[in-house]
Amino acid sequence: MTMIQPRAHSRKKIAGLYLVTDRALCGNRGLEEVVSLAVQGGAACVQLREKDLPTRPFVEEAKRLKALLSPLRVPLIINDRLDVALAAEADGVHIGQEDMPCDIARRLLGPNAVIGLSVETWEDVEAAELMDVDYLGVSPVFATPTKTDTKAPWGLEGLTRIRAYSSHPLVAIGGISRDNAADVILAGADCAAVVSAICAASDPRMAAADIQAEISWALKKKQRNKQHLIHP
Ligand SMILES: Cc1ncc(COP(=O)(O)OP(=O)(O)O)c(N)n1
Ligand SMILES: Cc1ncsc1CCOP(=O)(O)O
Ligand SMILES: [Mg+2]
Repeated sequence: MTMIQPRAHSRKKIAGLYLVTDRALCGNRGLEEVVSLAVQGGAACVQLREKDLPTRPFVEEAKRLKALLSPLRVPLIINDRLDVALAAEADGVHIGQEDMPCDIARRLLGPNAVIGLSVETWEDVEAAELMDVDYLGVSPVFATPTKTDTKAPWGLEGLTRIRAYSSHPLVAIGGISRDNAADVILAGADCAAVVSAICAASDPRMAAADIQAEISWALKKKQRNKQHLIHP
């Protein structure tokens, strides 16, 4: 008889709407207020992405966000910086292809940390198959002015091709708004990561709620389609 082994870790699951911060786009409202409004609107995960902040204020910001998000059971992921993730006791780290290798990140952060990895090429997708990561950041799905140092966008076709091959959960990122959030979920993403459509919105709570509604609708539609395939 085959015994199903319980998972040896208790990592938080990444699904739904994923906010990635951009301090400059938050403007006068400030980053913490935008994060708080986005979570009220339905963001289920937050990544602190700071490209210009020195280490000390980065750690302080991460600790403030951790204090804000922990009671709400919303995971905090730190972009790029393992040291900041450790210092702030964040839930995990998002790693790019030029960042810390995933196996070293796993060794340093431990089995319960969430580790996300960007995939920009098909070779990245294939190599990720053997890695102990919690999701792939499909980067970028659409071209975006928020990050211009990217490789060619995957498009919805690329996302679908990755879904058919990869065993990892997929987080779509790049150019996602309420207008295309359902499309990326239906094309194969489990989760949609959004920067400007929330951070630069005049009403970040409403913007998050609108995108979340699209994601929920598409996830339910996908579930119904799957059930229909099992019980036609
Ligand atoms: C969820 C998610 N996916 C992809 C990225 C991009 O990470 P990376 O390629 O390392 O680029 P930078 O964000 O560091 O500029 C991400 N941050 N989050
Ligand atoms: C961080 C990142 N990684 C790939 S695209 C991107 C930026 C996405 O920003 P936006 O949601 O404003 O298009
Ligand atoms: Mg990076």
